[in-house]
Amino acid sequence: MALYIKAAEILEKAELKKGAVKTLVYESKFQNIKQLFALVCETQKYSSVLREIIDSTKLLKETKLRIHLAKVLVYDLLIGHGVKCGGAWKMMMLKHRSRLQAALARIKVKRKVSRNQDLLPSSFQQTQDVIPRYVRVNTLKTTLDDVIDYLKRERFSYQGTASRLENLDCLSGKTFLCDLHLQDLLVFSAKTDFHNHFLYKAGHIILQDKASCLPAFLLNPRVGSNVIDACAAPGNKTSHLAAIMKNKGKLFAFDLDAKRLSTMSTLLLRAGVTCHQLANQDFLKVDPQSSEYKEVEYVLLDPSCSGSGMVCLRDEVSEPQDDRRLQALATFQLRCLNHALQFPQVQRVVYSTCSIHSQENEEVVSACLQQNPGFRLVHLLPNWPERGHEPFTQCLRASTAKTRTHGFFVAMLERRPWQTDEENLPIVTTLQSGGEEKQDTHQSGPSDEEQENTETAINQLTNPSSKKKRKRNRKPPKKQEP
Ligand SMILES: C[S@@+](CC[C@H](N)C(=O)[O-])C[C@H]1O[C@@H](n2cnc3c(N)ncnc32)[C@H](O)[C@@H]1O
Repeated sequence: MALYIKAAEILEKAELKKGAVKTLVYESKFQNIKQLFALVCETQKYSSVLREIIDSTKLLKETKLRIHLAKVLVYDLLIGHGVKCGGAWKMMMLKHRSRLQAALARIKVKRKVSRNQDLLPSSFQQTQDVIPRYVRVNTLKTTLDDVIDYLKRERFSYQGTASRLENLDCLSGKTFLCDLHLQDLLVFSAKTDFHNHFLYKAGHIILQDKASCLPAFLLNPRVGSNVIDACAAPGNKTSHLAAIMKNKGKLFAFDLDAKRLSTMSTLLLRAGVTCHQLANQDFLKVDPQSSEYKEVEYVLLDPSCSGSGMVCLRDEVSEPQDDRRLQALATFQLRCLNHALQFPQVQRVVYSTCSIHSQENEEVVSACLQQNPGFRLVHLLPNWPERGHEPFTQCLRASTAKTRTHGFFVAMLERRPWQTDEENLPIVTTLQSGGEEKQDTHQSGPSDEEQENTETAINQLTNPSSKKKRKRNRKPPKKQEP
């Protein structure tokens, strides 16, 4: 019930231009921001159709509901997931359901369309159609082949592995593909809904946007290693990390929000994750020197961000961004990234956001590299079509237009091999310290020239008069196995 009340409040304020939906949702302090956000955005998109349905059925007069609450409830009843709250409202909506359904059907006949989404203004239709439904196979519970076989038995039609991005645009009905970049990721047409499917309910598949699968895939922690997921809830990336680690090793997951963490705990249980240790803790207060984390080699940092890459916000993106909010987020993100690099054995840190703003992306990475000369960027997925803004082309960006995903940014920092002026120590491969050796097939290290270009560009950005100068790591080298 609280969800609908909050959604109606925000919808009203947004329509009265009292603020952007995104800001209003964040300020609401509602526990499940994502759910609230999705409900408000979707209701707003269908606003004119909902008004038509409500007017033609005289729903306000019959129920004494206020218009914004009525819109939210009618949206969820007819187009969304069905009214979930119990009690009086559900009863009331069910009582009027057939009249409301008939009104919706009449509008479709009048406009000569068969699907709900065809009723949306054309700008929304385009956005909706270009992001396919991505399904990550949870290899802790099943295999890619088993999922494909299961789906084929349900008359889904498997088309093999995509070879070009455009293949994804041709998906329709029950056809599906394997993704062209990420293993264990299946791609279906945008309209495919798995929320009630057995494989989803049993935790065999995870519904996760492709861009959001990049951080764990790129971090690629060694089986048996110690890993931190710094801002983890609701845990899609945590379960992905656990799958890559084959549930071996230790996965420390932190989040400030107790409610999100409790949802996460349920989701991890469903996904069969066992190598994790959840803590309702501020990551910035986690002590890197604690003996508990002395073997941590990998950190995944996916901190709170503006969310401007989420497609549902596209109408918001055109609105001027609140610069102070972005600055506050960037300051927090940089503190988290700097903190992640303090763990004594950390070799790789993946930093990601679902923001399209360079303040939260390249600028955070740039400041961090300035402050931590012992780390450098890793050149990620050479074949990925969208790169970080110059000069941070080692990083990845994602967008609906170029990658058929939500807007996203990923950077990976790695510890530099120790070098001193005094000793000419051999460069060590950072990820082979014991345990099983792993091939990194999906990324290649940056050339020295590329690395140097970035450093020069950073120096020039922050100090235009600086000369091209390669920083040296002055810390005494730690002895490592060759
Ligand atoms: C973008 S979401 C993380 C999504 C998550 N990585 C996933 O894939 O499911 C950011 C999370 O950071 C948490 N958070 C914000 N500040 C934090 C802090 N100082 N320490 C730990 N978690 C924090 C928020 O509660 C939120 O759950």
